[in-house]
Amino acid sequence: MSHHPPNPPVIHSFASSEVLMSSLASFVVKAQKEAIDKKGRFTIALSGGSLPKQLSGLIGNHAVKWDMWQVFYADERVVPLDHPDSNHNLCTAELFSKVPIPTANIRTIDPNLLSDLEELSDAYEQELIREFAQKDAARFPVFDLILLGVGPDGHTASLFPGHELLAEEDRWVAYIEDSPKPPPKRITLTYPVINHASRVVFVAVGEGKAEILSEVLDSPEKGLPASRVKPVHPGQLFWFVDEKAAAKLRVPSQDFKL
Ligand SMILES: O=C(O)[C@H](O)[C@@H](O)[C@H](O)[C@H](O)COP(=O)(O)O
Repeated sequence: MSHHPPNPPVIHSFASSEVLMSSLASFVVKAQKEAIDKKGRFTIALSGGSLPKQLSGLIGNHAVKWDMWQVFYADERVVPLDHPDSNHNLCTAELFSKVPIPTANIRTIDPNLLSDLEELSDAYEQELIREFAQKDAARFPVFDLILLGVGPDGHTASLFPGHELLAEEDRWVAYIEDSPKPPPKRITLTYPVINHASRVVFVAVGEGKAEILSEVLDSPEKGLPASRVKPVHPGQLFWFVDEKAAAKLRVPSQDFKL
C-alpha cells in the first residue's frame, strides 16, 4: 500500500439536480468501463436515502452493462428485504426494477438471519470475501465505486457521530443495534473498506444539506463520520452536490469534466 497521503476531495457543484443526475450517470458509466476493461466486472456499493433516485440517469442508458455489475450495500437496515425501511427495497423500487440487472448480481443481506446481527454481518462479510478476497488478494476489498449520502448529523452509511464503530479497523462489515436514527439495527461497511475503494462519491442535494456540508468539508478536523472518508492513495473522493447544498462551502469546487 502506498505511503502517499490521501488526495483532497474533488467537489463538483451543479446548477440543478437534473444536471447532477446526468453527470453522475456519466461518471458511473466511465467508472464501469474502466473496471470492466481491467477485470471484467464492476463492483459497486450503494446507500439508501435519496441516493437511489439520483441514479435515475442510468435507467435506459445503453452504455450500462448491468450483467457485469456486482452490487453491495454500503449499509443496510436489518429488516425483511421487502420492508419499507430496507435499502434494498428502496434501490429495487427506484432503480433495479427498471433495468435489466440479473438478480444474482445484487448482494443483499441474508433474510434468514435477521434475528442474529452477529451472524448476519458475518455472512455479509463472507459475501464480500467471496467476491473480492481470492480475486484481488488484498487485505481489504477494493470497490470500484462506493456511493454515499450524508445525514444532517454528519453520519454516512451507518457510521454515526461518536459511535464506537468509527474506530473499527479490522472487520469489513459491522453491525449496530443502537442507531440514533431508526431503525436501530443495521449493518454497515467499515472505514477500512470504504477507504480502500478506488472511488467514493458523496451525493448531497438541497439547501437542507448546506450547513452539514460546510461542517464536513470546511472543518474536517471535527472528525464527523463523513469527514473520515479519505480513500487511501490512489483512491479518490468526489462530492456531487447542487448549488443549494454548496451554498455555505468555503472550499472551492471544480468543473465537472469526464
Ligand atoms: O440510513 C439512514 O438513516 C438514511 O438512509 C441516511 O443514512 C441517509 O442516507 C442520509 O441521512 C442522507 O439522506 P438523503 O440522501 O435522503 O439526504
